[in-house]
Amino acid sequence: MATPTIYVSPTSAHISASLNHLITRLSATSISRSNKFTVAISGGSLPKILAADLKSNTTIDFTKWHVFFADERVVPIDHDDSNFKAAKETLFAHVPIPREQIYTVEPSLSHDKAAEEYTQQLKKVFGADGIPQFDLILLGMGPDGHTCSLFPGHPLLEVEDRWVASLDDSPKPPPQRITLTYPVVNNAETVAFVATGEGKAEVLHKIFDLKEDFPSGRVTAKKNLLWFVDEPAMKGVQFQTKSYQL
Ligand SMILES: O=C1O[C@H](COP(=O)(O)O)[C@@H](O)[C@H](O)[C@H]1O
Repeated sequence: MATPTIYVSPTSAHISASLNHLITRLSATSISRSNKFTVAISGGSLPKILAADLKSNTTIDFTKWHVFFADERVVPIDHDDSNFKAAKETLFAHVPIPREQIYTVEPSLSHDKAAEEYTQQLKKVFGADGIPQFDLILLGMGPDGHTCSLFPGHPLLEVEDRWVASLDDSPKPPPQRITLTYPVVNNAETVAFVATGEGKAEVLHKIFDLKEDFPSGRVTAKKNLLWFVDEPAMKGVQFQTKSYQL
């Protein structure tokens, strides 16, 4: 189990540069090892920060990418609440990831059936035996400490028997969502969180300094557990940090 490394950047623009650098390296390593790069991405503030530099990176072989969503809202894929829509506008529209290698949730299904169907899509890429091991999962964190659609105090925090779970009572709208579960998230080779802005400072202090239990703090990774945060998000946080070396 990896211990967290927190990289503090002065601004979110610096985080975009660090992510671009990290992903260039991870993508090349995975493609040379297995001829593909498997990544799960989140919604919220992440896609814009992720894409800022990555969208014009011509050194990455995006044709080898397989992209899932760490969580998704069960809404049409052109809906403003869709995490796919946010990622499409910021990143997918600019890089040559084959559309059939971007795995979207089926919005015509009920939320529980959509989770089952998304599990089948995972099986097609990772096989049916053993828990999927993503090369990289990119996560955000809400001010309440949630990550993916794993919210504080929610029963889904305890799910161990499914790769993908559904909920229809998300405290943050929209209510119907699907989410990867901890067995999958914590099996990733690398997990990278992105948290920016003063609104994240209190929960970061509680997770890292006070060791309080929040969904984001339960995330581990097989090899690398990285946090990319900006200075406002670290206001008042004492935990030891580093600067990411480009
Ligand atoms: O609802 C969600 O929120 C989290 C955090 O979003 P942020 O805007 O505070 O970064 C996000 O990671 C998740 O994918 C999304 O569905």
